[in-house]
Amino acid sequence: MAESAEAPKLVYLVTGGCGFLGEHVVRMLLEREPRLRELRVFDLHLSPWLEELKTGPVQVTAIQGDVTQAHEVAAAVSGAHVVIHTAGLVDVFGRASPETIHKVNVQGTQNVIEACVQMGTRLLVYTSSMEVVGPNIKGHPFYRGNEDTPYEAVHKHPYPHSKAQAERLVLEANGRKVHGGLPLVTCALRPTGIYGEGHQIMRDFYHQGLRLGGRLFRAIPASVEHGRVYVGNVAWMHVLVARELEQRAALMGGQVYFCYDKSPYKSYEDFNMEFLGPCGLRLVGTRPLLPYWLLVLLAALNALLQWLLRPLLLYAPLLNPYTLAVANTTFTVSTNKAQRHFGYEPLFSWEESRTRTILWVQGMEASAQ
Ligand SMILES: NC(=O)C1=CN([C@@H]2O[C@H](COP(=O)(O)OP(=O)(O)OC[C@H]3O[C@@H](n4cnc5c(N)ncnc54)[C@H](O)[C@@H]3O)[C@@H](O)[C@H]2O)C=CC1
Ligand SMILES: C[C@H](CCCC(C)(C)O)[C@H]1CC[C@H]2[C@@H]3[C@H](O)CC4=CC(=O)CC[C@]4(C)[C@H]3CC[C@]12C
Repeated sequence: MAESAEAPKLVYLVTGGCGFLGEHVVRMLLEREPRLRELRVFDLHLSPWLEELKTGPVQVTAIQGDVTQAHEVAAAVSGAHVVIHTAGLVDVFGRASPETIHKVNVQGTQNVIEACVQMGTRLLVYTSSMEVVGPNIKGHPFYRGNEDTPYEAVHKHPYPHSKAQAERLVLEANGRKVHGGLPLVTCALRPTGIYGEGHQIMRDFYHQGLRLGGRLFRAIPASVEHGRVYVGNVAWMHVLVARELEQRAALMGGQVYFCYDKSPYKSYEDFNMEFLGPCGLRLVGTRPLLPYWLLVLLAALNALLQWLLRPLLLYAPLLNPYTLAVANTTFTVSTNKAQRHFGYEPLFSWEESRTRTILWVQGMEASAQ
């Protein structure tokens, strides 16, 4: 019998469902998962747009909660068939303390795993990150690598460190017996730099460009390639993984998958110009305007200022030693593992991803006028 002809019966829980990626996962599930009966959206901060989703045929349940609180997570997981755990503290700018990052990303993930075990939920999809692999602190390039490419992953920064620890917990939990005796099936998705509608850093660059008279200044050589993937395709991968995980548990359980699509390989700045260019911004310079040693110095100065000012105010600029190292190290993926294991093909072509993102930036432009 065709799947769509069956009465919808599944309950999904999306943690971090009001975040940049989470919102796309939530909307994608509602559009493309016909077996969905109830969708629970769990987040520290609930967004107003959730209200409009409540009028559709699927029951959308908004749950304000904190992944660091085990009892709140357990209550949200109770009765769910699938958990998509995207909630996380994404901070490479020193806004939060290392302890807080650990608590949300590692302890929060442990709470999700324990809740699945306790409540008998069998399917868990975790949003990991390319950052669990690299770039490493030695600046080694990862050029068109795949899930099996050897790479010396060395984590000093709290964010990638926490993502790597959390990913390990999720993968190690694969096969654990959940309440009722059946095995838990888990896997982890590793997006590269996500872009698309709602991307905060793109927003920041756009406004910075406007403040600078329609210009941005090249800081990173155009030859440094940075992996990027469209948010709609990352969301689609989550939906597909969640759908296929039970049937293909032996193949997919305990596996990691990079998130990829047909977005071109470019430097971080050149890639952003694909969207900011049509919105009137210009990237000045074919080569970096400042020598690299000066950027390193400025990044170190920012780190020092952040530390000195911490008792008084939060100083968290985009440039710091870590972000500079990431932006200045080639990290791109080339893989078809998701296609081989669960039939993933990008839902959005590069042209469509680009157009959608441009329209979103132009929308910001219009609303600012
Ligand atoms: N943005 C990117 O380029 C990439 C993001 N990721 C991962 O994707 C996931 C989603 O990231 P984004 O959507 O970019 O970030 P985001 O900050 O937009 O979304 C994260 C969501 O988690 C929620 N959250 C944070 N702490 C929470 C807590 N204690 N309890 C409950 N909810 C909490 C936030 O309120 C937010 O809605 C994260 O796990 C991140 O590590 C992975 C690779 C790249
Ligand atoms: C902010 C950086 C670009 C500014 C560079 C400067 C100051 C020289 O102009 C961003 C460059 C690369 C980004 C990171 C990358 O896309 C990988 C990521 C994965 C995640 O899981 C979270 C986000 C991020 C760490 C992302 C953060 C911003 C950059 C460092």
